[in-house]
Amino acid sequence: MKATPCTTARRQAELHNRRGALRRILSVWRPFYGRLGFGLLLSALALLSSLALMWNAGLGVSALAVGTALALGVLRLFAGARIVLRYAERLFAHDAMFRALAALRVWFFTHLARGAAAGLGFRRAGDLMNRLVGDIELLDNLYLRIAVPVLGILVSLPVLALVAGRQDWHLGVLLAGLFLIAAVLVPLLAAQRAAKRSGEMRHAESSLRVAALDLATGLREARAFSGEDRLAERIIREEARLHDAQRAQQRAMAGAGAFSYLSGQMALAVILLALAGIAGLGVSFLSGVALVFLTGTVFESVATLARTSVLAGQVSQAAQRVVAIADQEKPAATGCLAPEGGDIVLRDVHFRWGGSRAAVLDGLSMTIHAGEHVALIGPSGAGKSSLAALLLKVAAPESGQILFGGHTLDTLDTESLRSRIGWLSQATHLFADTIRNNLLLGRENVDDARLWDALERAEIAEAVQALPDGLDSWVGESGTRLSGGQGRRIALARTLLQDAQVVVLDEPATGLDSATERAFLETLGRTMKGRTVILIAHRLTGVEKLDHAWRLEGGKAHPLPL
Ligand SMILES: Nc1ncnc2c1ncn2[C@@H]1O[C@H](COP(=O)(O)OP(=O)(O)OP(=O)(O)O)[C@@H](O)[C@H]1O
Repeated sequence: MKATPCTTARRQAELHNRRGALRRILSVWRPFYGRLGFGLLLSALALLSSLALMWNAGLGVSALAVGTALALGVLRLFAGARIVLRYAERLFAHDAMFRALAALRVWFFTHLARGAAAGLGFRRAGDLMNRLVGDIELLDNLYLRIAVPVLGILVSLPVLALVAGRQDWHLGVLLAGLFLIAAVLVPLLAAQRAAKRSGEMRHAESSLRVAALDLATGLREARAFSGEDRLAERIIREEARLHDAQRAQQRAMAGAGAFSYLSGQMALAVILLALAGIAGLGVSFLSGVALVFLTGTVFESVATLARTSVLAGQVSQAAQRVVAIADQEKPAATGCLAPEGGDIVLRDVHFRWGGSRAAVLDGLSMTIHAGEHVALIGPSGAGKSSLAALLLKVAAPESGQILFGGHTLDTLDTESLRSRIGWLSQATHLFADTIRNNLLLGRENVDDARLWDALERAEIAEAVQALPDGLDSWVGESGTRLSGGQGRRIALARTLLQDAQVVVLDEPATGLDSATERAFLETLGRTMKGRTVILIAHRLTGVEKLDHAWRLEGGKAHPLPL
């Protein structure tokens, strides 16, 4: 297909994005440059001693053949150096890479937590798993399976060209040319062929993970509705798609491996021709045999380069997907810290999730004064949670203004804004940890009295006291050791503990029985006095003590009489 100016521009933009993503990943690894560089140096030295060993072994064998003495000392020296350097290289390079990967995971989590505010705007857990597990693991190849082999080419090529060139420069050029074909041209062509299938493969991998996760998390429902077979079929279908894509890729790599092998054999044939004095090439017997040993070793390492090249394409795509998370968080235009509290004003706000989707907010205006307790009521899908996402800067409006304490949100530092706004999402998550750690979520210097106070306000203190380990009770994976309502109240206590001046509670009564719900809503007015409370709900119970309420409908806020 002929490249049009448009496709060329698109390819260039894609290349630019990939390079940008790789640079970003490399910048996360900056603290480890010293270790990673040292690992590369050891790898180059280990390869050099390997080549020296093979060259000298070749010389030794040919010396034996003509009945002269074998220089065992040199052989022992290079053999010993090769073992020690290989061991040291494995130790240092892998250690450096594990450290770098750990830093990358922490970096990814930090950006994920900030950018996606624990779930809002990032709904596909399977996709997230894919990025977290598959993509980050792929990035581990960047060093061990890409940088190290590329360095190998850079070391081997001049050694081969110089050593052969010293015998006969024609021989040097021929061997270097064959090496370049096997180590660069063939792997690049293989990568180009595989790249066509690579996107398909990643997509199939992601879909398979989503399908498997769906079945694992929804097994109870699947059983209850006898839907296991249908869900399992979906997994089998996705697996077959992945298998097809993998097979096509393996075929491309096997073909490339065969071509590389052929190039190596041709290089050996060229040396044999030179030894026989055919084709105008000349080499002495001693050096010719040594060159066979050296060339054999150099071309052996080339066999895996097709895989390296294919991996390079996958790694750059993985880098793009991982970095895309960090880019979800748009840094504030200024570093202006959010005020402690203040009025929240929305003026003619228009918003949609993604360009092609329907508008969620369509000219919404409302003012919530500091310290007021208000409610946003509306049917499912009206945009209540989307409004919370806008306040937390998880998403940005298309047009219109949102002000907090007189500042538009886009001028406020995101992190400081989120520390001022406590938020209880609709789908809260409890971590597989103790109740205490679930309440603290990494915060320090919070005494037990404050934890109990928050639990009290969330109407769950009594139940926690009744547990044998109290605050140190283990909640299980996703809070499975607690009932749904108990888990929800622990999450509520976590929000109340934040001591933010503004609290957004998205359906706080989900999972609570009606008596507990009423008790919570009644005490909310008292315990949150002086703070702004935005209550998001489908309906009002009548016990809430509110200053204002709005009904969200048609993308606008309509005041409700209280
Ligand atoms: N993270 C998201 N990504 C894409 N679309 C979203 C996202 N969150 C919400 N939407 C879409 O925006 C619209 C409004 O959803 P939102 O969750 O804000 O409604 P809601 O009023 O809170 O509904 P409910 O009462 O059911 O929670 C829906 O059409 C929904 O599909």
